[in-house]
Amino acid sequence: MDMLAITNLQKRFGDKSVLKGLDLSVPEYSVFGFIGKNGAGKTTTMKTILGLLKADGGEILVSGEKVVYGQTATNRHIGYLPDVPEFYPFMTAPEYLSFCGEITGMSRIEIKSRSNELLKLVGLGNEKHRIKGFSRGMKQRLGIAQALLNRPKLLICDEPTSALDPVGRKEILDILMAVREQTTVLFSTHILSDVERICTDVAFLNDGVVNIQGKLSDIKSQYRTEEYVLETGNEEELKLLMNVFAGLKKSGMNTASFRENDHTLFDILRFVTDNRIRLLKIERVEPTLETLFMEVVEK
Ligand SMILES: Nc1ncnc2c1ncn2[C@@H]1O[C@H](COP(=O)(O)OP(=O)(O)OP(=O)(O)O)[C@@H](O)[C@H]1O
Repeated sequence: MDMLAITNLQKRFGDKSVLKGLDLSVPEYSVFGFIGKNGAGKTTTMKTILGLLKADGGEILVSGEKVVYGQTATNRHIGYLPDVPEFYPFMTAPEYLSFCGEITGMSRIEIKSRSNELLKLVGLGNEKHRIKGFSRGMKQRLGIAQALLNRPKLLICDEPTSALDPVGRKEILDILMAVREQTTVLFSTHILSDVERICTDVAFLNDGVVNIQGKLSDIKSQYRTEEYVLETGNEEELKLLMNVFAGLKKSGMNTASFRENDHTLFDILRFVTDNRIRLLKIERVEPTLETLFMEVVEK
């Protein structure tokens, strides 16, 4: 089942059309990377899912229930981490979670056990300081704990790693991976290496629509290039190959790449064998999300 299903979502600000018929299907228990460059409309989409912005057209279903602007019914399924989460700086992390739990009507016993569990999960189990002394990464981690307090079916995080250093980013990504057992995770980002690290599914948002979406592994194999890279024992051996195969493009001292349109793998390997060239490596080039994204954006 899709935890989130968006059909033909449209949103304008004045005469500027930001979402122009966006379709998105987020399968249950996926870690879903919602990719788009700055200003693509990621936050707009998320706020519309939360019923905080009124769409100009289209439909959003969260766990099969229709989102209605200004109503909060579907938000009981959602935990949300905004791009810049705000806290009461004078509180400690457990105090803050207790406060949030009380507002949402959780019992004291439940608040205590869930807070302990979540603070441990996000690495703040032993943190006694007030939030005002927290680093950005610690605030993001506390924000995730808060978003998970009510055991949401869908956790939505708006660019959770953008402002963090590599260590802080890794901590957040590890947490998002870990919570996958409890909830579906949708997070927006423009950091493609983060997506490659943890996502099962992705969608590219560009020019108001989602151009490509699906399982990361399917997308990668669908867009697999017919390009190979090879490495010879030394530069002379590479020269020998390049004299015969004009389509080889040198990429290093003794490395080069070629496309199957120019030369077949079989011809290259036969020449290598016939001429006793030492081949240290030959491999198919895996498309990166970066190259895919550039293709989508440049189309
Ligand atoms: N309340 C608003 N009024 C007018 N324009 C808006 C409003 N909110 C967003 N926009 C415009 O809509 C476009 C999409 O913004 P949005 O914040 O959704 O993008 P984003 O993909 O989240 O970008 P970023 O990565 O920079 O956060 C931008 O051009 C933005 O200026």
